[in-house]
Amino acid sequence: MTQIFDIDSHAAPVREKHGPGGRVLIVTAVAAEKEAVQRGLQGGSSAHVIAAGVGSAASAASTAAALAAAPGAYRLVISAGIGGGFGGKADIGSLVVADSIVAADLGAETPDCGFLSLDELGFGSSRIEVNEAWSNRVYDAIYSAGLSVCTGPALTVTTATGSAETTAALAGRVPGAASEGMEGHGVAVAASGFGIPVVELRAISNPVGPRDRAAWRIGDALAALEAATKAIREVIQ
Ligand SMILES: O=C(O)c1cccc(C(=O)CC[C@H]2O[C@@H](n3cnc4c(=O)[nH]cnc43)[C@H](O)[C@@H]2O)c1
Repeated sequence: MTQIFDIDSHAAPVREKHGPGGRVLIVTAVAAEKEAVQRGLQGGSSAHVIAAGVGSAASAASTAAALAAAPGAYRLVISAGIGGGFGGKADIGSLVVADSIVAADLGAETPDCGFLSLDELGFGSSRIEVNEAWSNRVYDAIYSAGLSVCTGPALTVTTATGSAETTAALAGRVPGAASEGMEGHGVAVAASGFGIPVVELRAISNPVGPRDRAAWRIGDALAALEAATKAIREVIQ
């Protein structure tokens, strides 16, 4: 069976070395994102980086496993990766620091009222607030480094958007939506379960909209992710 989680690297945190709750856990989806983050951190951080797999379920399971393997070792979790950017908010190669993390397609479809979120169904909330102090620190460091960055809701979806209709529906559902990814909410649910603050950082590889695989700029997004990680190295030390 293919192993998608970074189980081996979960053993890395050492509480005695870094003090209780002293480290930052950075959760990416795939190896290319993990490597970009590691290049950004080079030579200056005790942060622990894992590639948790694509999607909310894989990222939640892997984040929870990493946190459970080192009780008290982490003070912050960052969900980081490439993502789609909403028009007028986040261009390709720019960065989004989430001000909230929203499971934007978690709910029920109805024939008369359209989409109903978890909140509307009475099952809790689809929105997780990020830690404001940490988000501000991360945003300020990226901005100060001269990188293009904005803040707004980061959407987590199960199916990557591929049409104008879905883009409009999501933008209507979540005013100010800035980015779309597939992991943030899973990482945030796991971190919240352990009482650890969470931040989401997305480097934009493509516009959210009608599918156009040729328009994807994964290299530019990975370069932006590396540069942003370098910029926040000191604040997450
Ligand atoms: O081939 C496609 O059309 C296609 C469309 C959207 C996403 C994919 C992926 O394989 C993405 C998986 C990976 O990348 C993140 N990501 C990047 N851009 C987006 C997006 O616009 N919407 C959702 N996720 C996106 C995502 O977090 C996954 O980790 C292929």
